[in-house]
Amino acid sequence: MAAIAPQTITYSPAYTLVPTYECFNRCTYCNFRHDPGKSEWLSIDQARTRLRGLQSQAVIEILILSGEVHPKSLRRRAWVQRIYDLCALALEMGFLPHTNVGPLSFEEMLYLKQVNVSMGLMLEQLTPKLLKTVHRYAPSKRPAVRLQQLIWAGKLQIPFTTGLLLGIGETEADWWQTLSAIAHIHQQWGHIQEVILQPHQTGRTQIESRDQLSFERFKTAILMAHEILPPDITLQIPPNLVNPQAALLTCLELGARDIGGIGPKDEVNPDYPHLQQPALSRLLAAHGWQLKPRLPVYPQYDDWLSAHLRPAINQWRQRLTNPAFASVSALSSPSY
Ligand SMILES: O=c1nc2n(C[C@H](O)[C@H](O)[C@H](O)CO)c3cc(O)ccc3cc-2c(=O)[nH]1
Ligand SMILES: C[C@H]1O[C@@H](n2cnc3c(N)ncnc32)[C@H](O)[C@@H]1O
Ligand code: MET
Ligand code: SF4
Repeated sequence: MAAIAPQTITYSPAYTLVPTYECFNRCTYCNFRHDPGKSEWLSIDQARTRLRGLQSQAVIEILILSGEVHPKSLRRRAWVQRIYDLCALALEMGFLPHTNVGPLSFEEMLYLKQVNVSMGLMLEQLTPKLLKTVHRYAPSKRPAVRLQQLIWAGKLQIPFTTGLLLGIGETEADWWQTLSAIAHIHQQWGHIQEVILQPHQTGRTQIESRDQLSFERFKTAILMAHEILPPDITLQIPPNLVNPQAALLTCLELGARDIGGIGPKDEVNPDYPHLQQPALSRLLAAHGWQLKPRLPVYPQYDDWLSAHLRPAINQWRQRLTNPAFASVSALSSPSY
């Protein structure tokens, strides 16, 4: 009897740099933000030291994840410049940057496109009722502002990651609306490479606690996303937020095909450490799934990126297809 080939599940070997934790929004579920002016920005020298330590390790993506400086603040230009400089440094040191720093103007997106292989912004939920609850102090979470980002990313041909934040006071009908909007925008521009289903998790420093999404409801969300989203969008789930670990396998059976960035620290949910790649590979392999590393840009979008980004991407693609690197174990496991 012929052996059944294992199905592939992908992940991005990633490390997160945080330009600043300061944020002018106060989402009530956030465990990341600091008050404006109370947190040092990450300097280029500090970033260089950290990235140098990663060069011999299995890290491909540098996720630039940030708290936000108000669009009208006099410090906004410096903040965007710092993000640009961090991306340029990561590229120069052989990594592939992916920026997710909240809503940007069209010009800011165009500027950052030059130094990113893909970008992202969670749509979270379209329903305006959350502006009266978890987002009452978060102007960046206005649904129209976030929808506009997805449209601009399409117009600018930026390979894009978006997603839903689940369990923040929305209904299943709200999920349907949000997923349909993503599918609709993708139909027009074809730029959404992946959609994250991110269950809200309570952490230690958020200003308002709330019930966590039950696994039953999470399964419903995965099934719904699988039904609504076109097959060329990969469904991503964060493995550290799905408990117990056996539940991760159920998510894969329901259609999730990617487990996102795996690195030493989940900056958004620091209270939920990631299983590292070897343990995840073993867990999946025991149930017939093969875990494979991928780049933060999916291959169908390589042509959209400017010529100076291509050599680094081609090099990484070659490293991943080279038989010596084809198995995950051939990449040295990060010890950070
Ligand atoms: O480690 C994390 N990575 C997050 N990532 C990164 C993601 O796991 C990977 O970097 C992408 O899959 C790159 O293709 C995000 C990226 C986005 O564009 C939007 C939201 C997120 C959210 C998280 C997150 O909560 N934790
Ligand atoms: C990077 C993304 O992380 C999400 N995010 C912010 N706080 C939490 C939390 N406590 N649990 C899960 N996801 C969260 C937001 O949707 C943001 O856009
Ligand atoms: N501030 C951005 C957002 O909420 C990204 C980081 S959130 C921890 O979309
Ligand atoms: S979730 Fe993002 S926008 Fe909201 S407070 Fe936290 S850092 Fe700021």
